Amino acid sequence: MAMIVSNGYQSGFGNEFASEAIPGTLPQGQNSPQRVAHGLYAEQLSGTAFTAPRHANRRSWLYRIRPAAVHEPFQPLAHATFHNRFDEAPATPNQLRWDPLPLPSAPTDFVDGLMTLAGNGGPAEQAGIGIHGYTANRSMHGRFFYDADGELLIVPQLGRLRLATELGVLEIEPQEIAVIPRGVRFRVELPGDEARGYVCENFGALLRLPDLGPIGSNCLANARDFLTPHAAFEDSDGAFELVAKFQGALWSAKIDHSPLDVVGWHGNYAPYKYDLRRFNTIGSISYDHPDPSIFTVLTSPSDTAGTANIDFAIFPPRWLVAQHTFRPPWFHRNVASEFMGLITGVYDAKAEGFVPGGASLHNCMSGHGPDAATFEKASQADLSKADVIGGTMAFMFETRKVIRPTRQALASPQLQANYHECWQGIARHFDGGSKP
Ligand SMILES: O=C(O)Cc1cc(O)ccc1O
Ligand SMILES: [Fe+2]
Repeated sequence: MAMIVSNGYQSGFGNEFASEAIPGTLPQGQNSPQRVAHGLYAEQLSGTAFTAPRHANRRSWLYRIRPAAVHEPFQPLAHATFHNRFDEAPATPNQLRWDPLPLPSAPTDFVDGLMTLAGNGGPAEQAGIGIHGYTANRSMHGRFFYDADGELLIVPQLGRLRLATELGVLEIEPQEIAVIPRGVRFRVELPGDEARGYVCENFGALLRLPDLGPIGSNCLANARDFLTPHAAFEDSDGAFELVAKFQGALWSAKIDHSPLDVVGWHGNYAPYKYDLRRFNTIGSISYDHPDPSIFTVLTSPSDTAGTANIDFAIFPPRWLVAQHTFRPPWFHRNVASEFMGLITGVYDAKAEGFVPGGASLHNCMSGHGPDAATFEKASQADLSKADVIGGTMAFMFETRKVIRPTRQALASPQLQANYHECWQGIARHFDGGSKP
Protein backbone atom coordinates (compact mmCIF):
# COMPACT_ATOMS: atom_id res chain seq x y z
CA MET A 1 0.00 0.00 0.00
CA ALA A 2 1.67 3.21 -1.19
CA MET A 3 0.57 6.38 0.61
CA ILE A 4 0.63 9.68 -1.20
CA VAL A 5 3.88 11.64 -0.97
CA SER A 6 4.32 15.22 -2.16
CA ASN A 7 6.17 15.55 -5.45
CA GLY A 8 6.57 19.31 -5.17
CA TYR A 9 4.91 22.12 -7.08
CA GLN A 10 4.49 23.72 -10.49
CA SER A 11 4.27 27.52 -10.63
CA GLY A 12 1.71 29.75 -12.32
CA PHE A 13 -1.99 30.63 -12.19
CA GLY A 14 -4.45 28.68 -14.35
CA ASN A 15 -1.69 27.31 -16.57
CA GLU A 16 -1.99 24.27 -18.79
CA PHE A 17 -0.04 22.08 -16.38
CA ALA A 18 1.13 18.54 -17.06
CA SER A 19 2.49 16.15 -14.45
CA GLU A 20 3.05 12.43 -14.07
CA ALA A 21 4.19 10.48 -11.02
CA ILE A 22 5.23 7.54 -13.22
CA PRO A 23 7.04 8.39 -16.46
CA GLY A 24 5.13 7.69 -19.65
CA THR A 25 1.69 8.02 -18.01
CA LEU A 26 0.36 10.97 -20.03
CA PRO A 27 -0.82 10.16 -23.57
CA GLN A 28 0.90 12.19 -26.25
CA GLY A 29 -1.11 13.97 -28.96
CA GLN A 30 -4.51 12.97 -27.57
CA ASN A 31 -6.44 12.75 -24.30
CA SER A 32 -8.28 9.47 -24.50
CA PRO A 33 -6.36 6.68 -26.20
CA GLN A 34 -7.94 3.25 -26.65
CA ARG A 35 -5.68 1.92 -23.91
CA VAL A 36 -3.98 4.26 -21.43
CA ALA A 37 -0.39 3.56 -20.38
CA HIS A 38 0.18 1.41 -17.29
CA GLY A 39 -3.41 0.08 -17.39
CA LEU A 40 -4.87 3.39 -16.16
CA TYR A 41 -8.28 4.91 -16.89
CA ALA A 42 -8.69 8.32 -18.53
CA GLU A 43 -11.24 10.72 -16.99
CA GLN A 44 -12.06 14.34 -17.75
CA LEU A 45 -12.86 16.69 -14.85
CA SER A 46 -14.67 19.83 -16.05
CA GLY A 47 -14.75 22.92 -13.85
CA THR A 48 -16.54 25.18 -16.32
CA ALA A 49 -19.16 24.61 -19.03
CA PHE A 50 -17.77 22.71 -22.01
CA THR A 51 -18.43 25.79 -24.13
CA ALA A 52 -17.18 28.46 -21.71
CA PRO A 53 -15.07 31.08 -23.53
CA ARG A 54 -11.52 29.86 -24.01
CA HIS A 55 -9.99 32.34 -21.53
CA ALA A 56 -12.35 31.09 -18.81
CA ASN A 57 -12.49 27.41 -19.78
CA ARG A 58 -11.13 25.03 -17.13
CA ARG A 59 -10.80 21.26 -17.31
CA SER A 60 -8.22 18.61 -16.58
CA TRP A 61 -7.60 15.08 -17.78
CA LEU A 62 -6.87 12.55 -15.05
CA TYR A 63 -5.18 9.17 -15.60
CA ARG A 64 -6.09 6.99 -12.67
CA ILE A 65 -6.17 3.47 -11.28
CA ARG A 66 -9.98 3.38 -11.12
CA PRO A 67 -12.51 5.89 -12.47
CA ALA A 68 -14.26 8.18 -9.96
CA ALA A 69 -17.54 6.33 -10.66
CA VAL A 70 -16.42 3.30 -8.62
CA HIS A 71 -18.05 3.54 -5.17
CA GLU A 72 -21.23 2.42 -3.39
CA PRO A 73 -24.38 4.62 -3.51
CA PHE A 74 -24.39 7.74 -1.35
CA GLN A 75 -26.56 7.94 1.76
CA PRO A 76 -27.43 11.20 3.56
CA LEU A 77 -24.89 12.10 6.23
CA ALA A 78 -25.95 14.25 9.16
CA HIS A 79 -23.71 17.15 10.14
CA ALA A 80 -24.80 19.44 12.96
CA THR A 81 -22.94 22.58 11.93
CA PHE A 82 -21.90 22.49 8.24
CA HIS A 83 -24.59 23.53 5.75
CA ASN A 84 -25.81 26.28 3.40
CA ARG A 85 -28.95 27.39 5.25
CA PHE A 86 -28.57 31.14 5.10
CA ASP A 87 -32.26 31.89 5.64
CA GLU A 88 -32.66 30.53 9.17
CA ALA A 89 -32.18 33.86 10.88
CA PRO A 90 -33.10 37.39 9.82
CA ALA A 91 -30.30 39.16 8.00
CA THR A 92 -29.10 41.86 10.34
CA PRO A 93 -27.76 45.36 9.72
CA ASN A 94 -25.97 45.22 13.08
CA GLN A 95 -22.20 45.27 13.16
CA LEU A 96 -21.17 41.82 14.38
CA ARG A 97 -17.94 40.45 15.75
CA TRP A 98 -16.95 37.04 17.05
CA ASP A 99 -14.12 35.67 19.20
CA PRO A 100 -12.25 32.64 17.80
CA LEU A 101 -14.03 29.30 17.70
CA PRO A 102 -12.83 27.13 20.61
CA LEU A 103 -10.59 24.21 19.72
CA PRO A 104 -12.32 20.83 20.09
CA SER A 105 -11.66 18.39 22.91
CA ALA A 106 -13.34 15.34 21.28
CA PRO A 107 -11.60 13.80 18.24
CA THR A 108 -12.52 16.08 15.32
CA ASP A 109 -11.26 16.02 11.75
CA PHE A 110 -11.51 18.85 9.20
CA VAL A 111 -14.95 17.83 7.93
CA ASP A 112 -16.34 17.18 11.42
CA GLY A 113 -15.08 20.56 12.58
CA LEU A 114 -16.63 22.76 9.90
CA MET A 115 -19.09 25.32 11.26
CA THR A 116 -21.06 27.52 8.89
CA LEU A 117 -20.96 31.13 10.07
CA ALA A 118 -22.69 33.00 7.27
CA GLY A 119 -23.33 33.14 3.56
CA ASN A 120 -25.49 34.19 0.67
CA GLY A 121 -26.86 32.72 -2.52
CA GLY A 122 -26.30 29.01 -2.78
CA PRO A 123 -25.32 26.07 -4.92
CA ALA A 124 -28.68 25.94 -6.72
CA GLU A 125 -28.34 29.49 -8.00
CA GLN A 126 -24.61 29.09 -8.69
CA ALA A 127 -23.86 32.41 -7.03
CA GLY A 128 -22.89 33.57 -3.59
CA ILE A 129 -20.62 32.13 -0.94
CA GLY A 130 -20.66 30.02 2.20
CA ILE A 131 -18.44 31.24 5.02
CA HIS A 132 -17.31 28.53 7.40
CA GLY A 133 -14.90 28.21 10.29
CA TYR A 134 -13.01 25.00 10.93
CA THR A 135 -11.39 23.54 14.00
CA ALA A 136 -9.69 20.14 14.05
CA ASN A 137 -7.42 18.03 16.19
CA ARG A 138 -6.83 15.02 13.98
CA SER A 139 -6.34 13.98 10.38
CA MET A 140 -9.13 12.53 8.27
CA HIS A 141 -8.64 8.77 8.63
CA GLY A 142 -9.92 6.54 5.82
CA ARG A 143 -12.13 9.40 4.75
CA PHE A 144 -12.17 11.61 1.66
CA PHE A 145 -14.24 14.66 0.85
CA TYR A 146 -15.34 16.63 -2.17
CA ASP A 147 -17.58 19.66 -2.56
CA ALA A 148 -19.86 19.60 -5.61
CA ASP A 149 -21.31 22.98 -4.60
CA GLY A 150 -18.28 25.20 -4.99
CA GLU A 151 -14.55 25.62 -4.82
CA LEU A 152 -13.06 25.91 -1.35
CA LEU A 153 -10.74 28.75 -0.40
CA ILE A 154 -9.04 27.58 2.79
CA VAL A 155 -7.45 30.21 5.06
CA PRO A 156 -5.57 28.61 7.96
CA GLN A 157 -5.20 30.68 11.10
CA LEU A 158 -3.66 28.09 13.45
CA GLY A 159 -1.72 24.95 12.55
CA ARG A 160 -0.47 23.48 9.33
CA LEU A 161 -2.64 21.48 6.93
CA ARG A 162 -1.56 18.81 4.49
CA LEU A 163 -4.14 18.61 1.72
CA ALA A 164 -3.76 15.27 -0.05
CA THR A 165 -5.77 15.74 -3.25
CA GLU A 166 -6.44 13.73 -6.39
CA LEU A 167 -4.00 15.99 -8.25
CA GLY A 168 -1.23 15.97 -5.63
CA VAL A 169 -0.33 17.29 -2.21
CA LEU A 170 -0.55 20.89 -0.96
CA GLU A 171 1.06 21.79 2.35
CA ILE A 172 -0.04 25.07 3.87
CA GLU A 173 0.51 27.02 7.06
CA PRO A 174 -1.06 30.19 8.47
CA GLN A 175 -0.49 33.13 6.07
CA GLU A 176 -0.79 30.72 3.16
CA ILE A 177 -4.06 29.84 1.44
CA ALA A 178 -5.22 26.94 -0.71
CA VAL A 179 -8.01 26.60 -3.24
CA ILE A 180 -9.52 23.15 -3.84
CA PRO A 181 -11.60 23.18 -7.03
CA ARG A 182 -15.21 22.07 -7.00
CA GLY A 183 -15.38 18.29 -7.21
CA VAL A 184 -11.75 17.50 -6.44
CA ARG A 185 -11.51 14.77 -3.79
CA PHE A 186 -9.13 15.30 -0.92
CA ARG A 187 -8.14 14.36 2.60
CA VAL A 188 -7.00 16.88 5.20
CA GLU A 189 -4.13 15.79 7.41
CA LEU A 190 -2.85 17.65 10.46
CA PRO A 191 0.93 17.52 10.84
CA GLY A 192 0.47 19.22 14.23
CA ASP A 193 -1.94 18.77 17.12
CA GLU A 194 -4.55 21.39 16.30
CA ALA A 195 -5.84 23.50 13.46
CA ARG A 196 -8.25 26.39 13.06
CA GLY A 197 -9.14 28.61 10.15
CA TYR A 198 -11.71 29.89 7.71
CA VAL A 199 -13.21 28.49 4.52
CA CYS A 200 -14.92 30.43 1.75
CA GLU A 201 -17.09 28.14 -0.35
CA ASN A 202 -17.52 29.89 -3.67
CA PHE A 203 -20.73 28.98 -5.50
CA GLY A 204 -20.06 31.46 -8.31
CA ALA A 205 -17.50 31.85 -11.08
CA LEU A 206 -14.08 30.43 -10.33
CA LEU A 207 -11.65 32.62 -8.43
CA ARG A 208 -9.18 34.35 -10.69
CA LEU A 209 -6.55 37.05 -10.48
CA PRO A 210 -8.04 40.55 -10.69
CA ASP A 211 -7.36 42.78 -13.67
CA LEU A 212 -4.64 45.29 -12.82
CA GLY A 213 -5.74 48.29 -14.89
CA PRO A 214 -3.22 51.12 -14.70
CA ILE A 215 -1.13 49.19 -12.15
CA GLY A 216 0.29 47.36 -15.14
CA SER A 217 1.50 43.84 -15.71
CA ASN A 218 2.88 43.10 -12.22
CA CYS A 219 1.98 43.55 -8.54
CA LEU A 220 -0.71 42.48 -6.12
CA ALA A 221 -0.60 38.66 -6.28
CA ASN A 222 1.87 37.72 -9.00
CA ALA A 223 0.84 34.70 -11.07
CA ARG A 224 4.11 32.84 -10.67
CA ASP A 225 3.70 32.70 -6.88
CA PHE A 226 0.70 30.38 -7.18
CA LEU A 227 1.74 26.76 -6.76
CA THR A 228 -0.06 23.68 -8.06
CA PRO A 229 1.05 20.22 -6.98
CA HIS A 230 2.79 17.72 -9.16
CA ALA A 231 0.91 14.45 -9.59
CA ALA A 232 1.18 12.12 -6.60
CA PHE A 233 -0.97 9.10 -5.91
CA GLU A 234 -1.69 6.38 -3.42
CA ASP A 235 -2.54 2.82 -4.42
CA SER A 236 -4.44 1.64 -1.42
CA ASP A 237 -7.42 -0.65 -0.84
CA GLY A 238 -9.57 -0.67 2.29
CA ALA A 239 -12.96 0.12 3.79
CA PHE A 240 -12.98 3.88 3.19
CA GLU A 241 -15.62 6.61 3.18
CA LEU A 242 -16.24 9.20 0.47
CA VAL A 243 -18.11 12.26 1.77
CA ALA A 244 -19.76 14.53 -0.79
CA LYS A 245 -21.26 17.93 -0.25
CA PHE A 246 -24.13 18.26 -2.70
CA GLN A 247 -26.76 21.03 -2.77
CA GLY A 248 -25.99 22.14 0.74
CA ALA A 249 -26.08 18.71 2.40
CA LEU A 250 -23.58 15.95 3.08
CA TRP A 251 -23.68 12.45 1.66
CA SER A 252 -21.55 9.43 2.47
CA ALA A 253 -20.58 6.47 0.29
CA LYS A 254 -18.44 3.41 0.95
CA ILE A 255 -15.42 3.19 -1.30
CA ASP A 256 -13.04 0.22 -1.29
CA HIS A 257 -9.96 2.11 -2.45
CA SER A 258 -8.37 5.51 -2.11
CA PRO A 259 -9.73 7.96 -4.69
CA LEU A 260 -6.33 9.69 -4.58
CA ASP A 261 -5.20 7.29 -7.31
CA VAL A 262 -4.41 9.74 -10.13
CA VAL A 263 -0.98 8.77 -11.49
CA GLY A 264 -0.77 11.61 -14.00
CA TRP A 265 -2.85 14.56 -15.11
CA HIS A 266 -2.78 17.54 -17.40
CA GLY A 267 -4.97 20.61 -17.69
CA ASN A 268 -5.84 23.93 -16.08
CA TYR A 269 -8.35 22.81 -13.42
CA ALA A 270 -6.28 22.00 -10.36
CA PRO A 271 -5.76 22.90 -6.71
CA TYR A 272 -3.33 25.64 -5.85
CA LYS A 273 -1.74 27.42 -2.92
CA TYR A 274 -0.42 30.92 -2.41
CA ASP A 275 1.69 32.51 0.29
CA LEU A 276 -0.01 35.77 1.30
CA ARG A 277 3.40 37.12 2.40
CA ARG A 278 4.31 37.25 -1.30
CA PHE A 279 1.57 39.83 -2.00
CA ASN A 280 3.00 42.97 -3.54
CA THR A 281 1.00 45.63 -1.75
CA ILE A 282 0.11 48.86 -3.51
CA GLY A 283 -0.83 51.90 -1.46
CA SER A 284 -0.85 55.65 -1.29
CA ILE A 285 2.50 57.42 -1.46
CA SER A 286 0.89 60.85 -1.61
CA TYR A 287 -2.37 61.35 0.27
CA ASP A 288 -5.62 59.58 1.22
CA HIS A 289 -6.35 55.95 1.93
CA PRO A 290 -7.36 54.07 -1.23
CA ASP A 291 -10.33 51.75 -1.60
CA PRO A 292 -9.62 48.22 -0.31
CA SER A 293 -9.95 46.79 -3.83
CA ILE A 294 -6.25 47.65 -4.03
CA PHE A 295 -5.71 44.65 -1.72
CA THR A 296 -7.53 42.06 -3.86
CA VAL A 297 -5.77 38.71 -4.08
CA LEU A 298 -8.43 36.77 -5.97
CA THR A 299 -11.83 37.65 -7.37
CA SER A 300 -14.88 35.70 -8.48
CA PRO A 301 -16.64 37.92 -11.01
CA SER A 302 -20.41 38.11 -11.29
CA ASP A 303 -22.48 38.85 -14.38
CA THR A 304 -22.13 42.60 -13.68
CA ALA A 305 -18.75 44.00 -14.67
CA GLY A 306 -16.72 45.19 -11.68
CA THR A 307 -19.22 43.83 -9.15
CA ALA A 308 -17.71 40.68 -7.74
CA ASN A 309 -19.50 37.62 -6.44
CA ILE A 310 -16.62 37.63 -4.00
CA ASP A 311 -13.36 39.49 -3.65
CA PHE A 312 -10.75 37.97 -1.38
CA ALA A 313 -8.65 40.86 -0.07
CA ILE A 314 -5.86 40.96 2.51
CA PHE A 315 -4.40 43.61 4.78
CA PRO A 316 -0.72 42.66 4.95
CA PRO A 317 2.29 44.40 6.51
CA ARG A 318 2.93 47.73 4.79
CA TRP A 319 4.18 51.24 5.35
CA LEU A 320 1.69 54.07 5.63
CA VAL A 321 3.22 57.33 4.48
CA ALA A 322 0.29 59.38 3.20
CA GLN A 323 0.52 63.10 4.05
CA HIS A 324 -2.22 65.38 5.53
CA THR A 325 -4.24 62.18 5.70
CA PHE A 326 -6.14 60.08 8.19
CA ARG A 327 -4.12 56.93 7.49
CA PRO A 328 -6.20 53.98 8.78
CA PRO A 329 -9.35 52.81 6.97
CA TRP A 330 -11.88 55.65 6.90
CA PHE A 331 -15.41 55.55 8.28
CA HIS A 332 -17.59 54.17 5.55
CA ARG A 333 -20.72 52.44 4.36
CA ASN A 334 -20.48 50.03 1.50
CA VAL A 335 -23.01 48.69 -0.97
CA ALA A 336 -21.11 45.40 -0.73
CA SER A 337 -20.94 43.34 2.46
CA GLU A 338 -17.73 42.62 4.32
CA PHE A 339 -16.77 39.57 6.35
CA MET A 340 -13.31 39.87 7.92
CA GLY A 341 -10.96 37.52 9.72
CA LEU A 342 -7.59 37.99 11.35
CA ILE A 343 -4.80 35.46 10.82
CA THR A 344 -2.15 37.10 12.97
CA GLY A 345 -1.23 40.39 14.63
CA VAL A 346 -3.37 43.50 14.99
CA TYR A 347 -5.64 45.03 12.34
CA ASP A 348 -4.96 48.72 11.84
CA ALA A 349 -8.59 49.84 12.17
CA LYS A 350 -9.22 48.10 15.47
CA ALA A 351 -7.12 48.77 18.54
CA GLU A 352 -8.56 45.77 20.39
CA GLY A 353 -11.32 43.17 20.34
CA PHE A 354 -10.60 41.84 16.85
CA VAL A 355 -8.25 38.99 17.69
CA PRO A 356 -6.53 36.31 15.56
CA GLY A 357 -9.08 33.61 14.77
CA GLY A 358 -11.95 36.03 15.31
CA ALA A 359 -14.30 37.44 12.70
CA SER A 360 -16.41 40.50 11.95
CA LEU A 361 -19.33 41.22 9.68
CA HIS A 362 -20.33 44.63 8.34
CA ASN A 363 -23.26 44.25 6.03
CA CYS A 364 -24.51 46.38 3.15
CA MET A 365 -24.71 50.06 4.23
CA SER A 366 -23.92 49.34 7.88
CA GLY A 367 -21.65 52.12 9.14
CA HIS A 368 -18.24 51.04 10.39
CA GLY A 369 -14.59 52.03 10.44
CA PRO A 370 -11.90 52.73 12.99
CA ASP A 371 -12.84 52.34 16.63
CA ALA A 372 -12.71 55.35 18.95
CA ALA A 373 -9.19 54.63 20.22
CA THR A 374 -7.81 54.19 16.69
CA PHE A 375 -9.51 57.38 15.52
CA GLU A 376 -8.03 59.50 18.32
CA LYS A 377 -4.55 58.06 17.83
CA ALA A 378 -4.50 58.41 14.04
CA SER A 379 -5.92 61.97 14.18
CA GLN A 380 -2.97 63.04 16.31
CA ALA A 381 -0.26 60.95 14.62
CA ASP A 382 2.99 62.58 13.49
CA LEU A 383 2.72 62.33 9.70
CA SER A 384 6.35 63.21 9.14
CA LYS A 385 7.10 59.60 10.07
CA ALA A 386 5.94 56.43 8.35
CA ASP A 387 3.62 54.10 10.24
CA VAL A 388 5.26 50.73 9.79
CA ILE A 389 2.54 48.13 10.03
CA GLY A 390 4.25 44.81 10.64
CA GLY A 391 3.48 41.32 11.85
CA THR A 392 -0.16 41.31 10.77
CA MET A 393 -2.40 39.60 8.24
CA ALA A 394 -6.13 40.31 8.13
CA PHE A 395 -8.41 39.34 5.28
CA MET A 396 -11.84 40.16 3.91
CA PHE A 397 -14.46 38.24 1.93
CA GLU A 398 -16.35 41.08 0.24
CA THR A 399 -19.53 40.12 -1.59
CA ARG A 400 -22.15 41.93 -3.66
CA LYS A 401 -24.97 40.15 -1.81
CA VAL A 402 -25.84 40.68 1.83
CA ILE A 403 -24.06 38.19 4.07
CA ARG A 404 -26.56 36.37 6.24
CA PRO A 405 -25.22 34.98 9.52
CA THR A 406 -26.46 31.51 10.42
CA ARG A 407 -28.61 30.88 13.48
CA GLN A 408 -25.73 29.00 15.09
CA ALA A 409 -23.33 31.89 14.51
CA LEU A 410 -25.77 34.36 16.08
CA ALA A 411 -26.39 32.00 19.02
CA SER A 412 -22.73 31.17 19.59
CA PRO A 413 -21.08 32.31 22.82
CA GLN A 414 -18.28 33.76 20.67
CA LEU A 415 -20.56 36.56 19.41
CA GLN A 416 -19.46 39.74 21.15
CA ALA A 417 -22.50 41.42 22.70
CA ASN A 418 -20.71 44.75 23.10
CA TYR A 419 -19.01 45.16 19.71
CA HIS A 420 -20.96 48.32 18.88
CA GLU A 421 -19.47 49.98 21.97
CA CYS A 422 -16.13 50.39 20.19
CA TRP A 423 -17.69 53.39 18.43
CA GLN A 424 -19.72 54.77 21.35
CA GLY A 425 -16.72 56.64 22.70
CA ILE A 426 -16.32 58.64 19.50
CA ALA A 427 -16.26 62.21 20.68
CA ARG A 428 -18.24 65.09 19.25
CA HIS A 429 -15.71 67.65 17.98
CA PHE A 430 -18.04 69.94 16.01
CA ASP A 431 -17.27 73.56 16.82
CA GLY A 432 -20.56 74.86 15.46
CA GLY A 433 -18.83 76.49 12.50
CA SER A 434 -17.46 79.27 14.68
CA LYS A 435 -13.85 78.68 13.78
CA PRO A 436 -12.74 79.37 10.22
O1 LIG B 1 -13.93 47.71 6.99
C1 LIG B 1 -12.75 47.36 6.93
O2 LIG B 1 -11.98 47.46 7.87
C2 LIG B 1 -12.18 46.89 5.58
C3 LIG B 1 -11.73 48.06 4.80
C4 LIG B 1 -10.41 48.42 4.79
C5 LIG B 1 -10.00 49.53 4.10
O3 LIG B 1 -8.69 49.82 4.09
C6 LIG B 1 -10.90 50.31 3.42
C7 LIG B 1 -12.24 49.93 3.40
C8 LIG B 1 -12.66 48.81 4.09
O4 LIG B 1 -13.93 48.39 4.05
FE1 LIG C 1 -15.25 48.10 5.57
